[in-house]
Amino acid sequence: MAKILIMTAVEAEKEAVERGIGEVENINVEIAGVGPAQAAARTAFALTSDNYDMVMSIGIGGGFKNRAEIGDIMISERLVAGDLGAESKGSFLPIDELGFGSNEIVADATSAEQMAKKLTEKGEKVRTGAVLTLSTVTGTEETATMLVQRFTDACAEAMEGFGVASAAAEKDLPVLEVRSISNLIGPREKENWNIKEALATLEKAGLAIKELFT
Ligand SMILES: O=C(O)c1cccc(C(=O)CC[C@H]2O[C@@H](n3cnc4c(=O)[nH]cnc43)[C@H](O)[C@@H]2O)c1
Repeated sequence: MAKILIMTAVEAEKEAVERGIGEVENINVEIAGVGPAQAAARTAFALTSDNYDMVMSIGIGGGFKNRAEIGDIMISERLVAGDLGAESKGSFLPIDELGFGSNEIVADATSAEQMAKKLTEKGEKVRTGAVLTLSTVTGTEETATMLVQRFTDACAEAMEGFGVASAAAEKDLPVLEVRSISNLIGPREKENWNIKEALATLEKAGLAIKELFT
């Protein structure tokens, strides 16, 4: 059986995923903290404690308007560092173009397909595409519009995926990001975030993982 490390940003997400997974021996859920730097550091540390076969970044996330709705579940095709690069005369140069590596890590296609199929069978509304990792939660329509123009396949944003994936990539491990949509991206209106529904969806993602990987 594959040994899987799941990283969530906060305790509430960890508990939701664990409620779905239940008691199993081959899957560990650990706290990554908020943001890509802490997520990368904690994932790298967690990977030293066991011989893992796969890493997942799971949690709630924001959905881009007209591409996702609150309650949807996003399965990543690629994990993208959305703001890693340089501004240049009104344009954005990702680090790829600067020659310093890559701003994307491709998700494990097999597990992405399996998860999408399983969750769809369970009646969840599944979307696939790029999940952006940002250090700053988008808070204006202007930034949201700029991001969907820059990343035409982006459906969701969160703050940890690329960090988790960067640590996994150091060990050549496959990675997948799963985000349940708690809010739409744009002007910050925390009162409109449906965290309860998003955590309930994360529990279903946990159950799907248990059914697929144990
Ligand atoms: O307040 C709570 O009860 C609560 C429960 C679970 C999670 C939270 C968080 O605030 C988690 C922060 C986490 O969420 C991701 N996230 C969610 N929406 C967005 C977004 O629009 N843009 C970027 N990130 C988002 C992110 O990964 C944070 O780490 C609160």
